[in-house]
Amino acid sequence: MTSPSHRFRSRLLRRPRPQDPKVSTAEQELFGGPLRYDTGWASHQNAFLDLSLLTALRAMPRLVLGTLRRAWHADRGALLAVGVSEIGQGIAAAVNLLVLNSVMHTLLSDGSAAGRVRQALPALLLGAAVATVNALLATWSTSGAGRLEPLVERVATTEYLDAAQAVELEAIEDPAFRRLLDVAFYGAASARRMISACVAALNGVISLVATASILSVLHWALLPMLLLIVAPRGWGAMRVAQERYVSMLNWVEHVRASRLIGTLLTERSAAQEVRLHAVGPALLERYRDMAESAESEQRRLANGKAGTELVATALSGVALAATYGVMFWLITTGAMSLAIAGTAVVAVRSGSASLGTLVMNVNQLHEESLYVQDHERFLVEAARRTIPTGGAALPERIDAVVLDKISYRYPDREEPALDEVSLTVPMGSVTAVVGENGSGKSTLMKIISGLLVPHSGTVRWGGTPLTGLDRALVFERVSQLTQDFQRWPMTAAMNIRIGRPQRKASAEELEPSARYAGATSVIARLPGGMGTLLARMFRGASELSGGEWQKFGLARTHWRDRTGAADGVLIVDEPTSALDPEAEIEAFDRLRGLAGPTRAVVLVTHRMSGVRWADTIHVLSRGRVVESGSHAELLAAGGRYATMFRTQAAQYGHDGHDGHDGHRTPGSAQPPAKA
Ligand SMILES: Nc1ncnc2c1ncn2[C@@H]1O[C@H](COP(=O)(O)OP(=O)(O)OP(=O)(O)O)[C@@H](O)[C@H]1O
Repeated sequence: MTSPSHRFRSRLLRRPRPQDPKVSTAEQELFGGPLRYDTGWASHQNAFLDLSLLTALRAMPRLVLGTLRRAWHADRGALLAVGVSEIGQGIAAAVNLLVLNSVMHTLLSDGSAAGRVRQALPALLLGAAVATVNALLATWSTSGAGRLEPLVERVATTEYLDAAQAVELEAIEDPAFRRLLDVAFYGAASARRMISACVAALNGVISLVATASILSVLHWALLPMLLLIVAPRGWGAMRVAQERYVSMLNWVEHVRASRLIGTLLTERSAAQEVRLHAVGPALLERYRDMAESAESEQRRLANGKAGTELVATALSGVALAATYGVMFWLITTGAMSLAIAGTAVVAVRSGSASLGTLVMNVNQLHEESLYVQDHERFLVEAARRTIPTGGAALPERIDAVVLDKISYRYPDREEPALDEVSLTVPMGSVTAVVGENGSGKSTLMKIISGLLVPHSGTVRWGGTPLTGLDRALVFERVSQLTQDFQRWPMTAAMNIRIGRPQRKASAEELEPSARYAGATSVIARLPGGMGTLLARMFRGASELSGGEWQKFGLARTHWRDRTGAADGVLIVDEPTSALDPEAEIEAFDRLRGLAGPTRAVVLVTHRMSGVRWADTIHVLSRGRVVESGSHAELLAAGGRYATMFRTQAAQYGHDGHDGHDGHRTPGSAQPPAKA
């Protein structure tokens, strides 16, 4: 059954919403439809979006306490300073009203004007002293809050980044989780702003309590009137904040897409096509189109805000007029003296001003808390999807990694990427995996490395199921070089060392890995050698060609592999796609050479010449293993592998016979050379 809050939520988030502007042509053309928020992650258990006013207000203390907890951990001295000075300012406001009341009584009493002013002088001096203390307290509070704000933002950002880097790869590849990751990004800055909003709200509450208690002493009827004046403004502010928040959710993907177009227009990788294919003007036109559709949403929000504020101000004005009417009636009937009425007018004015400010601050708190709530929701969801820690340790020596009928389906796909795949990766051997595009090779590598956990079937490391093992220790045993390896915008040395970042290493220590990957000559040409920064975005940095980068990738994998002591698996997925033929032959030779008694090499490649020396070759097709065996066996079987091999060999003008008979297809490698 749907709960009322869920119905409310669906009402706010159904798509498309009636007030949504028309889908722009650009959105339709570039992205295939409207980029609007859908409930995705919001419908998860423990991760629902609820925007009803009451629920929002109910959640606020928890979120405020969360922010205060962060502030307490960050700098408790500053937090205490802020708290004490704000309470002090509230007390000062109350004392000021009492002083005013006493001055009014004195000035409106009998006697000469000069005498009355003289009599009021001590109270006036007290008022001046209180105002000075108040100003000093305000300065103290501002400096404390200024210290706290960046600290709180840092704590919240660290929590966010820490949670993001620890989740399963599956979560990162899940579009719903990615959206939550995007939305929650704003939470840290909101946590920072919540500090000043909390301070201002605390100040407002204290001075309001002071004013309200004095008003109720003056006359009981004044307090409810004060609340009536401010209630409409509170309602208006909350309504505007919620509208803005819902709009932000609805438009988050649209904003991201617009930003993406901007990035594509300026990015180096797209620069050539942008110019040659005249993509620039075409994208710019789409960018304008999307910006216009976003602007119409901003206009809608602005109109809504103006309307709401008009209604709120009118209602508040009516309540103020009624309050003055009541006071007039009380004075004419003799129920209230003129001195009390004078103080009451000032108190009502300052009370409604501070209540108005309080409402604005609570509203800001509310708005920020919505973003902080996303941050918290993300932390909860990320914790649910974090790679489990703990579990059994792996023995140092293992015989093989065994996959038993494993299946895996990507979250947004109907078809499984892998379907009941069984294979063994024995230590000391080279296992190759080949197959057409999209047959599941890369997915299989992620399963072997433990980055993805199969939905059914078992992965065993040395006989122990992966699920019972400490995954961090499994990762420790894996070295990987994939086709989309990271080009770290750091120094050349760091690009190798980052294969095992915790381990310190000098340039000399990294040298063997650079040599192994054929990167020595590349490094020699760099202006600062190993210390050269490889990131064009920074001044003075150098850039590498695709093949040169791949050599760094290989060097990094070698460094990681060389520094791992226990039995492990080396996964190489299309490691040579950017290498020239000579470098490719060398790379395959060297990779094979890495297989030793303590290493299993798993190789994925479309270069058939690179797999022929593998001990076992598995052919994947549509997520299933359709053939397995040695090169000679598979060629003799005359199946899919034989066809693939012969087709590629024919391109080089070779007869396609087994290279073991002395013929070598171009690009094929010599028997293994040990590293
Ligand atoms: N992150 C992802 N989300 C959804 N589907 C994915 C994702 N990655 C891969 N797929 C799909 O899973 C299937 C297997 O993809 P995979 O990348 O494992 O194939 P592959 O054999 O390595 O392909 P290629 O030879 O082109 O590199 C494909 O249908 C692909 O579209």
